[in-house]
Amino acid sequence: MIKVAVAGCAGRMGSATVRAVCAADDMELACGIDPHVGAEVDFPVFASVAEALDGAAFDVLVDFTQPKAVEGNLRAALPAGVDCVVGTTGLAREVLEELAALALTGTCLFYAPNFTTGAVLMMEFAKAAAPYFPEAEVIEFHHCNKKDAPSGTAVRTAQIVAEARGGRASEAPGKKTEIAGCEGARGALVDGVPVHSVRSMGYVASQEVVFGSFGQTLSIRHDSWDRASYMPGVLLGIRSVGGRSGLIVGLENFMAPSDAPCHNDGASTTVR
Ligand SMILES: NC(=O)C1=CN([C@@H]2O[C@H](COP(=O)(O)OP(=O)(O)OC[C@H]3O[C@@H](n4cnc5c(N)ncnc54)[C@H](OP(=O)(O)O)[C@@H]3O)[C@@H](O)[C@H]2O)C=CC1
Ligand SMILES: O=C(O)C1=N[C@H](C(=O)O)C[C@H](O)C1
Repeated sequence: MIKVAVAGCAGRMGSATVRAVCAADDMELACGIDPHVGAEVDFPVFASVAEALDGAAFDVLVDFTQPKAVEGNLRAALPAGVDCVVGTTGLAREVLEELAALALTGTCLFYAPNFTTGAVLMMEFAKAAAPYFPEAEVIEFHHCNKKDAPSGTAVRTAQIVAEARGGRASEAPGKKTEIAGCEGARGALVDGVPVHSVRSMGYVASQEVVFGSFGQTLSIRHDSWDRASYMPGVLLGIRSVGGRSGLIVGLENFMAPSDAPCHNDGASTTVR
């Protein structure tokens, strides 16, 4: 049995992870970590990772907290030899590398900006298309409670597109076309790729990558309609980190076609 602690267990993603871990027959929920959970749950909850390390035993820490909290959580867990599966977005690559260097030998820091198979494939398809189009933009759509913009998925997509273009800047009109008082209209530039962030009620998470060339556009779009979409990837991450060490970025490192969830059996977080 893999013993799992879930940081952010009272949040949208953390509570879905708690349900998925409890439903998995090879995992045991050791505890949750969240500063504001009271007696309403039937598992041990600690206010911080440091307290959890003192009060419970676990092999893997899953973190779905906030950009401001995740770094401190990892600084406590990695030197203690706890493998970490991180979905919290907003950490720069250099910070992830610095944190991975703190890990006890044989310990893994796995960060996935997106745990859905569809979003990983969207990024792969965008990578394949990028060299063939002079222009590329990313438009992401999220629920209005999201604390970071642009999304981690959008940042990663822009980086992948830029790398695949060999650093060649987009030929689309840039910031100099923005009219006075409307700065930002052409989006934020991530590695030279414009990224536009929409925040609205009604969305979970969607993203479109738009490529332009002479007389044609190519749009690659992914939609998460339910947070159940992330759970097969989160469980795959938990199962995969045990035999690995150091920093691993992206679910594509573990994904295989046989990991696809079976037909929906009506229990949205019951996977495999
Ligand atoms: N990689 C992926 O596939 C996905 C990543 N995400 C990312 O996951 C993160 C969480 O998203 P979401 O669940 O919507 O956010 P929520 O705000 O719903 O949940 C975050 C939870 O973490 C709690 N928290 C804050 N600080 C700490 C801490 N130091 N230790 C433990 N818990 C803490 C919060 O408490 P309080 O509210 O009291 O501060 C809250 O209960 C975001 O960064 C988001 O971008 C989301 C979806 C998919
Ligand atoms: O906050 C969210 O909801 C999501 N966050 C991740 C991101 O920033 O890319 C993954 C997904 O887009 C949902």
